[in-house]
Amino acid sequence: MSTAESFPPLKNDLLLRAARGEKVERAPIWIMRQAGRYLPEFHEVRKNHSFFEICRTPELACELTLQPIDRYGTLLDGSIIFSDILVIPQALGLEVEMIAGRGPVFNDPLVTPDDLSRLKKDVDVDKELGYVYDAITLTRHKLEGRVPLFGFIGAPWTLMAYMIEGGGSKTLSKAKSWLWKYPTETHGLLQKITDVSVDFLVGQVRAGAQLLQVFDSWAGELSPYDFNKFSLPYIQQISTKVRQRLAEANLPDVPMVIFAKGAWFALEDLTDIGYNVVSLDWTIDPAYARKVTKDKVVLQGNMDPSVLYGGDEAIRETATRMVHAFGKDGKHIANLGHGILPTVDPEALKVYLETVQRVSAEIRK
Ligand SMILES: Cc1c2[nH]c(c1CCC(=O)O)Cc1[nH]c(c(CCC(=O)O)c1C)Cc1[nH]c(c(CCC(=O)O)c1C)Cc1[nH]c(c(CCC(=O)O)c1C)C2
Repeated sequence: MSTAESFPPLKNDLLLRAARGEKVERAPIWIMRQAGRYLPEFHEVRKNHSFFEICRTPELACELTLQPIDRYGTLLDGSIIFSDILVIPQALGLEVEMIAGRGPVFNDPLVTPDDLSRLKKDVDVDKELGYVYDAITLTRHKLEGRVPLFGFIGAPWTLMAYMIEGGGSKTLSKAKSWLWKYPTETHGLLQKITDVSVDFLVGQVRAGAQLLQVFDSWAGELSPYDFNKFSLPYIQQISTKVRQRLAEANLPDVPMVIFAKGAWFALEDLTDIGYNVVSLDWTIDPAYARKVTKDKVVLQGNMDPSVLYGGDEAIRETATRMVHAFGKDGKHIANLGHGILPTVDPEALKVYLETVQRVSAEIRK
């Protein structure tokens, strides 16, 4: 495997500097789910391969990671490895397929704690998910230092929810019933996912990931009380243990981002659990977030992804307002408030990227 020393030098380190809280000349920008379904070049590749076949083929995962970077050039300041949060449930032994028009489907989801015996006892993460590491290492080379590369995972609560619901769900009622019916087994499952996640994130950094993001996409489905019990302790463990393990292995202490979608109530707690960056969805006002987080973390986000359907004028106006609201003193990484939606026109995204870069540079002059 390549060592960090042998990667091409980074030409645009704006995202890394901003994530560490340094004062930078303009807000860097990248987009959650930037490699994927809204791009025609993605569908060209996808029509010949299943989704997880792409994830498991480093050349294809690399090609898709680079697609938005090739298309938008210097308008993007970061990249994220093409993969999915559901590779961890797969590594734990569950079968997941990606069905067109439906999203992920588990063939045999967890129904009661008896089903936990179907999960692998000792997961050799490096063996099971080595294909993600290979994709990261290859991509670091092919990026040629244009922008830094994110590795990522899904947070334990979000993954547990998928493993029980068996796919997307409106209410999460099956997964939530575990919290109260089987609290001991729930904590056991969350701990198991956490342990695998720590190994996996460390492996991603060893392979070349320069930042890490934890997606707790379903955080906002929990009450504040249940979030504090079933999500927060595990995402905190992840940042603490990953940093310990990186230090022990002499690996770089990479910036970590937490995105707990919908968890506006947790904003203050999220500033104290070892992440450099807190990613905001669009329901949180940037000035409010700045006040609550007391400038302890960098903020990421947060335009409503649906504004990209609103026409160029609305995009420019909303993006300008957002950049001003995060303020000219920095500590902002621009993004959307959640992933870009599959039917967005790629040209609309370009208007957003251009506006953010231009306005953010202007106000910091
Ligand atoms: C970071 C990432 C993810 N998925 C993909 C990426 C890499 C691409 C990128 O972001 O650039 C590819 C990625 N993942 C998927 C696709 C489309 C697959 C296809 O049909 O071709 C792509 C390109 C499939 C997928 N995978 C998932 C869904 C959502 C299902 C639901 O509503 O519950 C879906 C539809 C699960 C998933 N996957 C992911 C999340 C966290 C972010 C979020 O909240 O959006 C989640 C919840 C994360």
